[in-house]
Amino acid sequence: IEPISMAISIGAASIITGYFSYCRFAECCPKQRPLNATALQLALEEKLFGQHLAAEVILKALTSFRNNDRPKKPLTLSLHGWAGTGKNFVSQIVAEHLHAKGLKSNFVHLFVSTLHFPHEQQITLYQDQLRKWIRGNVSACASSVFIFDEMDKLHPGVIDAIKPFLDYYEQLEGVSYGKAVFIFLSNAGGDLITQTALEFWRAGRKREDIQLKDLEPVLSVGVFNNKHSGLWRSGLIDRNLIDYFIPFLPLEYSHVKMCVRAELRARGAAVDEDVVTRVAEEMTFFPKDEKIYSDRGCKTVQSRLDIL
Ligand SMILES: Nc1ncnc2c1ncn2[C@@H]1O[C@H](COP(=O)(O)OP(=O)(O)OP(=O)(O)O)[C@@H](O)[C@H]1O
Repeated sequence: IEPISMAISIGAASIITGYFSYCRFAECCPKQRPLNATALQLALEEKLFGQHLAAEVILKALTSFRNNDRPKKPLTLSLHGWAGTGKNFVSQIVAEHLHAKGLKSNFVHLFVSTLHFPHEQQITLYQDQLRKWIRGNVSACASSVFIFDEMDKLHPGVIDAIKPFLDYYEQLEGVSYGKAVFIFLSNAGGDLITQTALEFWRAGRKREDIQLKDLEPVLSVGVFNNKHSGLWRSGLIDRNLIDYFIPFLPLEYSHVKMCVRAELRARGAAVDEDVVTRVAEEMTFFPKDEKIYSDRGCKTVQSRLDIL
């Protein structure tokens, strides 16, 4: 080997070694970290209760997105459903499977409408900041994940600021957004989802028989026409830039019990069925007559366990 090529090889090797040892201590943006679809599937099956549609769509969407080396646009998921049905919980699972540090990763960004965009008079400022923040972060790490919680409390129009980033452009001002993931969380559409779930229940049909096609079209139209959805008349829907509208079904008594058991296990406590029943019976269920669905899903399970 000639001395020059030898020097180049040694140089390259030390850069690679240096990079990997640096990445052992500091978080590096994963260039081509493949998605462990089996682990994601297992996590969804074991941890997420009563959401067969969400589990199926999320797994499919992420697997096909990450199997594609050159996605034409970022992945955009819009999660809808009643409070406490698992939207934030699932986002956390997804984040952990895309970046090892999950929500704590420098490449996962959580926006909460009432915290980050509270004032209606400052929409233009928020739009500007949002564009800068996203452009900066995607430039630093192409596979950045952005989660927008409380979309239903976001002032109309704010989100349209990021429309160009979600569109089919290979590059915009030198930045390519195709590998980023955007997740929108919203209570909007919860009533439509409950209505469909109730219709199935009243007709004696199984909850698991509800299919995406029973809900997705109603959801996208419902959200588009709802002034308090954050996506009211949004160009994101108009231009078909949301890849999946994902319904979260209202949780039943049996699911609440599953949440209590999971919480007990997470605390390292024994699963006492008397405790499980007592917590589940403390929750309130609707509609008034049938009392099928928990009005806060599993949201207050932890606090109810604390005071038991
Ligand atoms: N389907 C579910 N399966 C398992 N655990 C759940 C589920 N739904 C909720 N939980 C539990 O309840 C907690 C609260 O749920 P989560 O924050 O995900 O609700 P959400 O749908 O985001 O509600 P909100 O719309 O009010 O923000 C979760 O951290 C989790 O422990």
